Amino acid sequence: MNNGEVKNIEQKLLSDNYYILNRVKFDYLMKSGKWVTQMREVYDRGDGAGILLYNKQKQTVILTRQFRMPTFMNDNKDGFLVEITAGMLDKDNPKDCIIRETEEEVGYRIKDVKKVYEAYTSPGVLTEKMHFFVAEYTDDMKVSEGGGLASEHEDIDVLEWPFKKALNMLEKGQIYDMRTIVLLQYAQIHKLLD
Ligand SMILES: Nc1nc2c(ncn2[C@@H]2O[C@H](COP(=O)(O)OP(=O)(O)O[C@H]3O[C@H](CO)[C@@H](O)[C@H](O)[C@@H]3O)[C@@H](O)[C@H]2O)c(=O)[nH]1
Ligand SMILES: [Mg+2]
Repeated sequence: MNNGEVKNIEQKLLSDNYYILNRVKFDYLMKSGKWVTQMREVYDRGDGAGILLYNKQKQTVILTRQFRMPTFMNDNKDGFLVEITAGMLDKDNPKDCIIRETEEEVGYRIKDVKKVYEAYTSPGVLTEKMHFFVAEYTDDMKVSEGGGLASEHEDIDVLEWPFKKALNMLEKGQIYDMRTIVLLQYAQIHKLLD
């Protein structure tokens, strides 16, 4: 079977105002053997990296809380979201990116990180691939308050929560960020804090 073949890809730039939105027209070969013309809007804002920091001895994890306009536009009453520490790669490799973001957003200077997954975050519309990490943190790694870059108007609360509290919220369906659900479940499945 040769379904899934793609040809005649045409891109039209719809916006490069901040990131890049293209309309992509292409011919796609269906299972039935019939060629069809399809159209997708594809948003390219680069790839991302995210991390769950945990401390076995204290039985805690570090999370963030920040305002997310797209969620405010869709049902999230105050627009705030509890999330892992995360950022966009810019020109960094994923590991360097997450080490930099960790210091900027939550104020911990970490060295050893473990990559656990690589996954497309919203494959119907975003090109974004996300690199997921976990790392242990200790109090002596804290070098600043964190909070994000003032120059980018980031305004991030740093949360140090008992792992149990995070899991409890997860079980009650009160964690609304997919990346955070993924890493809390990873920590649970792999018994990172046992
Ligand atoms: N002016 C302007 N600035 C923007 C825009 N979009 C983002 N920014 C700036 O770019 C910064 C991005 O900060 P990062 O920490 O690098 O990214 P992030 O938003 O936390 O990204 C993480 O979460 C996303 C999920 O919402 C993920 O998509 C991404 O991969 C990563 O995990 C924002 O704080 C903001 O200053 C925009 O449309 N206009
Ligand atoms: Mg961020």
